[in-house]
Amino acid sequence: QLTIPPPDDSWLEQMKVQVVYDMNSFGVCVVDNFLGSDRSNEIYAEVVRLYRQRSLFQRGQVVNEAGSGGVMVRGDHIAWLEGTEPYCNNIRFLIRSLDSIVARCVAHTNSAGEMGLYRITQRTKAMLACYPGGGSRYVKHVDNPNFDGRKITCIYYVNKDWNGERDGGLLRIFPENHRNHVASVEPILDRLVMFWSDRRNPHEVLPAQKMRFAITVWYLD
Ligand SMILES: O=C(O)CNC(=O)c1n[nH]c2ccccc2c1=O
Ligand SMILES: [Fe+2]
Repeated sequence: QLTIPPPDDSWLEQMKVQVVYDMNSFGVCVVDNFLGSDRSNEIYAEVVRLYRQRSLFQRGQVVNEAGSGGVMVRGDHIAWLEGTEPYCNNIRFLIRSLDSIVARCVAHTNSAGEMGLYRITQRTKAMLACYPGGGSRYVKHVDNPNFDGRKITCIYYVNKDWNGERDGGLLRIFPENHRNHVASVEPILDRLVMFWSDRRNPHEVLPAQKMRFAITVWYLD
C-alpha cells in the first residue's frame, strides 16, 4: 500500500473552525463525510480485515454484576490500535487527521481563548469497538466522570448502509447544559462525533441489531 499524503491544510483549517464553534456552543460536534467516500471505504475494509484477526479483540465486560440474567451492559469487543499496524494506512490517516485538527483547535483557542482552554498534549491509542449486534448496547454513562485526564471524545463510525430504524445502535447524548436537546446520532460511515468527555455529556449506545464498528480516540491534557 502506498504511503498516504498528510491531510490537506485548508481542509484542516475548515474543520478547526467548525469544531471550535460547535464545541464552544454545544459541547458536541458532528461532521458528516469527514474523509470522503474513497477513504472511508478503505477504512471500512481495514476494519473488517482487523476484525477477522480476532486475536486483536478483547471482550468488553458483557454483563453487569447483577448476577445471572444481568442486563447486557456492554456487548462490545474492543481492540487498541497504534495505527501503525500493517494494512492500516487509512486508519493511520484518520488518526493523523484527528491529531492535526485537535492540535489546531487548541492552538486557535490559546489566542482567542475560546475552546475549553485545555492544553491537550496527548491522546489514547485508537480504540476499535465492535458491537456484535443481537441487542448489544452500552448503558448511559459518562466517559470521564472523575478527572482521569480525558478531555475530548472523538468517535469515527465505520458502518456501511446503517439504518437506525432497522439496526438501532444510535448514540444518544444528553448534554447537561442543554437539557432540552438530546442528540440522537446514527453511526453511519464517515461520520465523526466529538464531545467533552466529562460529566457535561452523559451518553448511551442503544441496542444494536447488527455488527457496529466505531474508532474512538480520547484526547488528554
Ligand atoms: O459507540 C458509540 O457511539 C458510543 N460509545 C461509547 O460511548 C463508549 N464509551 N466508552 C467505552 C469504553 C470502553 C469500550 C467501549 C466504549 C464505548 O463504546
Ligand atoms: Fe462513552
